[in-house]
Amino acid sequence: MSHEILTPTEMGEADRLAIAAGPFDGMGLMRRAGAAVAAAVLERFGGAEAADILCGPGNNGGDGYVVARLLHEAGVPVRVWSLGAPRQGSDAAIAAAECPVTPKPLSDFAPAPASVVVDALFGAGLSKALDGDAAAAIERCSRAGAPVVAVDLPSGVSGASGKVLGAAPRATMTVTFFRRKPGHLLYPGRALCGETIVADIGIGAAVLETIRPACFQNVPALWRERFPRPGAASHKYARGHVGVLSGGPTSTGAARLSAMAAARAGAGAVTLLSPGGALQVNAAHLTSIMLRRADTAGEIAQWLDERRPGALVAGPGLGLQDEVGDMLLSLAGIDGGELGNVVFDADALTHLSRRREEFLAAFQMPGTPQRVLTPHEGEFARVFPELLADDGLSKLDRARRAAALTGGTVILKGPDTVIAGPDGRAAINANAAPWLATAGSGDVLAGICAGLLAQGMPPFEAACAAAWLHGEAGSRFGPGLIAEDLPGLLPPILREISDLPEGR
Ligand SMILES: NC(=O)C1=CN([C@@H]2O[C@H](COP(=O)(O)OP(=O)(O)OC[C@H]3O[C@@H](n4cnc5c(N)ncnc54)[C@H](OP(=O)(O)O)[C@@H]3O)[C@@H](O)[C@H]2O)[C@@H](O)CC1
Ligand SMILES: [K+]
Repeated sequence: MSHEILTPTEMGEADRLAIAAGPFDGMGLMRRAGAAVAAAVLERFGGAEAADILCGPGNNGGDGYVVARLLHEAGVPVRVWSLGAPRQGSDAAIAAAECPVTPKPLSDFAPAPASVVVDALFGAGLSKALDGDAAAAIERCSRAGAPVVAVDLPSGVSGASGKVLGAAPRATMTVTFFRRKPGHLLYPGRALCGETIVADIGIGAAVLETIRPACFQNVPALWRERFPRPGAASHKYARGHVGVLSGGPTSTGAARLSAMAAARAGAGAVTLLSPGGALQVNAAHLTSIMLRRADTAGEIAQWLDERRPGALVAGPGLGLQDEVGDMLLSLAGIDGGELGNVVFDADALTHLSRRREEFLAAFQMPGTPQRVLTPHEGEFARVFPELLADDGLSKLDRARRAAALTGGTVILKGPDTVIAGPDGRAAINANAAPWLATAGSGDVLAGICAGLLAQGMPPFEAACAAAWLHGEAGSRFGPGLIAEDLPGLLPPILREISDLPEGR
């Protein structure tokens, strides 16, 4: 599967480069785009009594005129509804002239029973919120419950952000071209696309060498090469040592979930660092996980100095007391030789929001541990309120800005989790299941990530792999999932990753 994601601007560049390289000119690409949509309509909605094609004034509308001509030639009764004539001399104008069906004004459109609607109003060129005749047509479509096939994107969905500008139809199917756009994977756009088909319209993959996209769908092909594999001679510490900080006696479960997940993700050794008051309760629940008493920042530092672990999970169940904040701050600025990576999750993110400037200053010190931050939207809003308030930013933009600000990798969680690295790379996760929205699920994600980091996986790849594994485990289990189930679901998935064919 091709996993690059192109912004609408990058897609325009792909279009120009492909036309320059040949063999297809703009009209050739449009004919192939329209043919891909018509084929999908005939395959999925071959039984429809008629097709209503809604055509906008740009090239998205141009694709619509090609679809109308091809469906007409295939014997489907076709009606064309136009928002306005295409600009003279444009490819869309040629496509409209080649279409044997006379268009009627979009304002007269009413979906007929048993007909399929092809939405070709706007695609990559959406430049403002839908209103007037376009918004009214979409509203009539939604009320009638007609099946909609969207060309490129449901009109009104921003390809760059997945946001709805004004209005957008809920498509049954969306046919896009060459590569997915962020709007196909980010909500709410993702929910409005229905099934998304990526059609080959004759743009060669070679254009990507010039465009160098920095956003990807999170699939194993993105990180599999860096996925850790133990050598035959590995011993437990060589397979990576993870430390997990436990909270007090009444809040120990979260850290144990992280610890189990780190172990299942392949860390050879996992140590839970527990305050004295919580040792008994932790001991009663642990077998393969090691337990060490650590009541103070000094005792934690001493263990780090002795063991030099690859990764530490800091946050789940840790507590919001000021001294916990002091301890986390000292970890953020510790020598990276003593601690390779820190995963800041849960309560650590609240401390980060309270003392942001101090944490950011510590993060900027040279030689400190690499960091992965794992906020859900609520935590993100507390740590980066100015990014959330900026309406012009997509979820993708926000994660990237947060990564740049902290110099770390950010996993911005949700049904469309975005992973962003400080170098500008980003990935959008698409395999999460709704059952993952359950208490403790995030603690498991932090633990998987730490387990992979401790085995030497670089932070961006480890964060992507963790989000994917977590999503896959949740999807496979289905309803009834609780966080305790997740670590035990990992082994067969890990085995499959090693066996996967190239490119998946
Ligand atoms: N790139 C490729 O490789 C290929 C691309 N192809 C196809 O081209 C599509 C992109 O075409 P495109 O650039 O002409 O933009 P498109 O979406 O038709 O809209 C532009 C027009 O709509 C107008 N307009 C915008 N928003 C509006 C609103 N809310 N309300 C009212 N008007 C609004 C806008 O007006 P303006 O902003 O100029 O004022 C302009 O007139 C792409 O999605 C794909 O389907 C394929 O043919 C094959 C190869
Ligand atoms: K469209």
